[in-house]
Amino acid sequence: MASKKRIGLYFGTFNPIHIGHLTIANYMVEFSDLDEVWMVVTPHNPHKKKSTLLDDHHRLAMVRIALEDYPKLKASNIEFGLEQPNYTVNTLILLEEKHPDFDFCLIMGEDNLKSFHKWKNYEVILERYSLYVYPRVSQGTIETQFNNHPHIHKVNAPIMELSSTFIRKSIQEGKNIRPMLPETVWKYIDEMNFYK
Ligand SMILES: Nc1ncnc2c1ncn2[C@@H]1O[C@H](COP(=O)(O)OP(=O)(O)OP(=O)(O)O)[C@@H](O)[C@H]1O
Ligand SMILES: O=C(O)c1ccc[n+]([C@@H]2O[C@H](COP(=O)([O-])O)[C@@H](O)[C@H]2O)c1
Repeated sequence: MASKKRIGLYFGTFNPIHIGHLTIANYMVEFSDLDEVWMVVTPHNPHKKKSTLLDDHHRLAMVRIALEDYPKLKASNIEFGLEQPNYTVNTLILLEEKHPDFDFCLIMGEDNLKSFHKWKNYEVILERYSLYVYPRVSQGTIETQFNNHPHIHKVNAPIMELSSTFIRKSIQEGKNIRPMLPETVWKYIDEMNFYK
């Protein structure tokens, strides 16, 4: 029997997607055992305020155009029809139902691993899925329960310290941050006058 396709799930608000996200997604698919990475656009992260968010469909549209030239990277809107705020454990159940032929794992930065114990049913997630964790400069410490865990795999991806918050703030201040975004995403934001 052929082995199942291995999919890395990279969850995010992507408000907007930037070259930090794209670099990580591409690194994961090229330098690990993953066949594809799906960038799952989250309508409402349970730990974030929704007020500063651009409409879900615009965030998805930007992820789609950013990934156009990367056949192993896909945009997913699986969370759009789900109850909000979006708890990842619920999304995983739906993904398993819809795609029994795929083998899923999660991609996250070290910053997210530091707060992973606050996620809904994180023990269940960790029992069933591997986490591919990449380095990220951040405050706080990783809980000892996650040290040397057999389902947590450190991936030595390059560190690119920029954030969507920084990009939104800079656009609002009239700064040119064009190189920090995929070119098509920059054009989309510019034409739509977003974040001004
Ligand atoms: N520069 C970066 N390098 C690597 N990972 C990143 C980077 N920026 C964000 N991430 C990670 O990508 C995922 C989705 O990120 P998210 O959409 O929250 O972006 P963000 O830039 O952190 O957004 P915001 O500044 O609006 O909080 C998260 O796991 C986050 O830790
Ligand atoms: O399931 C949870 O309890 C949960 C709590 C916080 C965050 N998440 C997921 O983690 C993703 C990335 O988180 P963040 O904080 O880096 O935007 C976010 O898009 C959510 O899908 C999930």
